Amino acid sequence: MAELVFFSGTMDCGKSTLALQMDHNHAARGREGLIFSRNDRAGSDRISSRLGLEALAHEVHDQTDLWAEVMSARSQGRPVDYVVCDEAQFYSTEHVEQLARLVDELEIDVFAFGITADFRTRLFPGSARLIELADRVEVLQVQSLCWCGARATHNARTVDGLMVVEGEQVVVGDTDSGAVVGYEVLCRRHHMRRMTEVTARARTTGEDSLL
Ligand SMILES: Nc1ncnc2c1ncn2[C@@H]1O[C@H](COP(=O)(O)OP(=O)(O)O)[C@@H](O)[C@H]1O
Ligand SMILES: Cc1cn([C@H]2C[C@H](O)[C@@H](COP(=O)(O)O)O2)c(=O)[nH]c1=O
Repeated sequence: MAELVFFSGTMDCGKSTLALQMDHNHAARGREGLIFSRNDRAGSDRISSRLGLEALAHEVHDQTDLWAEVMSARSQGRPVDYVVCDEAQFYSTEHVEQLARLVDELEIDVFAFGITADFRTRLFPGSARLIELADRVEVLQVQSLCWCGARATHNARTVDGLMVVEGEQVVVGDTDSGAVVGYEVLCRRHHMRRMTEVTARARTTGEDSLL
């Protein structure tokens, strides 16, 4: 029986790596898949992992109809046994409903990967709909860690290392890019206290005045 599975976790916990591994393993057994992504950090039409793996993907746009994409591939003689969807937090609720329909009406396995919540701890629309509709939600086994060593459960947006709580929900970025605006994964305790690595270091070195 086909399934809609949502593999979820914080940023930097290995979701894109797993997406590429799942595609590889299914393809190695002769199954045919389609790969989709949206707003990957490395650019359009691809899935990239921090381990260096990268693959071509169909870019999802607001107007993309995932049901129609699969029907179109099939009408061109290309079987589709499974679909991999990365950065699924950025998909719309309609996209997720199209994915559920692929599972239920065409018996296609759908493996979706994404973060659940934004920098304000609010669910992304795509992730919320996936949690509502998925047959299974899987939390990745590899844990990303807060600077304190505890399991990271939340994503913080940072400007010059300091956590911010205002801004657009979608700002494509990385956890370790050196860019002014970036992201840091934190445990809930430190997310609630807005305590990033930079903030914590300043506190221990008595440089609180910098904060
Ligand atoms: N140099 C490295 N050596 C070993 N593992 C690494 C290295 N760089 C990144 N990783 C692994 O890759 C993970 C991030 O993978 P990625 O698929 O890009 O994450 P996500 O898609 O969840 O943001 C990290 O949690 C870490 O386990
Ligand atoms: C928390 C948060 C993240 N994003 C963006 C930043 C990245 O481009 C992706 C997550 O990618 P990853 O492969 O899981 O690291 O999401 C955002 O736009 N808004 C946010 O609040």
